[in-house]
Amino acid sequence: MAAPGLFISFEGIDGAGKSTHIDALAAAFRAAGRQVTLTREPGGTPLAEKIRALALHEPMDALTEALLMFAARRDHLRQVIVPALARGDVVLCDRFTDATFAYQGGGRGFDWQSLSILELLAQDAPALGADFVQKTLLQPDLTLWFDIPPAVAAERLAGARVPDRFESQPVAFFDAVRAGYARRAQAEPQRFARINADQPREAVADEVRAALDGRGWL
Ligand SMILES: Nc1ncnc2c1ncn2[C@@H]1O[C@H](COP(=O)(O)OP(=O)(O)O)[C@@H](O)[C@H]1O
Ligand SMILES: Cc1cn([C@H]2C[C@H](O)[C@@H](COP(=O)(O)OP(=O)(O)O)O2)c(=O)[nH]c1=O
Repeated sequence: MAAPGLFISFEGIDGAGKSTHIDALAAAFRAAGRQVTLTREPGGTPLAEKIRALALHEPMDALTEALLMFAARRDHLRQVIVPALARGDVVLCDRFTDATFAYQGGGRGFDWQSLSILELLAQDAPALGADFVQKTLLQPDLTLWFDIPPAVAAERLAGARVPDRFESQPVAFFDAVRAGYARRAQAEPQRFARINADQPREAVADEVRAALDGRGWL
């Protein structure tokens, strides 16, 4: 029988260094004989990638931003995440719903309760397809939260790439995003593994591996 699907998300403020570790984890799962679906939010489908381009570059208010994030997520769930989990894949997702709570909730100050309602709507079960038989919200089995002081992340990003609408925000915005992640982690401590991202790459990689080792998936 195929192994059950596994859903792992990667979170943290911009410049925390999460992208650096996703490929390594994908390689480790493939070496263990698992089929890996590597994807990201906002994005992961042709439609959601178009929404991503809008959300990252066009001016808009916090509600529009939140609605776009959930619209992209719904398409991504329907087209990619739910089918991949049904096949038994390991789904490695660069950001998921926690990012909306952290950025639109924490960073932009959008109401947390309203985001919960949008989260439910975006996962409206019957329309997600026959494979989607969850009675509760689909959440990652594990969320690796790359936590880092915003000033350190900003230093890493300086000069590394042209900043988008989020990356160009001041440190105070990322303090609020970081607090949003902390709130999510506190609410679901079993799902979250906090990784101290303010360390050399090798030390961060060791913490990522330790978070996985404890769960017996590799
Ligand atoms: N542990 C680390 N120490 C120093 N620089 C790092 C570390 N991890 C990543 N970086 C660098 O910081 C920048 C942001 O990393 P990236 O993985 O793109 O972050 P994210 O995907 O979280 O926004 C990149 O230039 C990357 O090479
Ligand atoms: C998924 C998601 C991302 N975002 C933001 C966070 C990031 O600044 C941006 C894109 O994330 P990311 O892919 O990490 O950016 P990059 O490839 O430049 O490292 O979108 C939200 O504000 N809300 C969300 O729900």
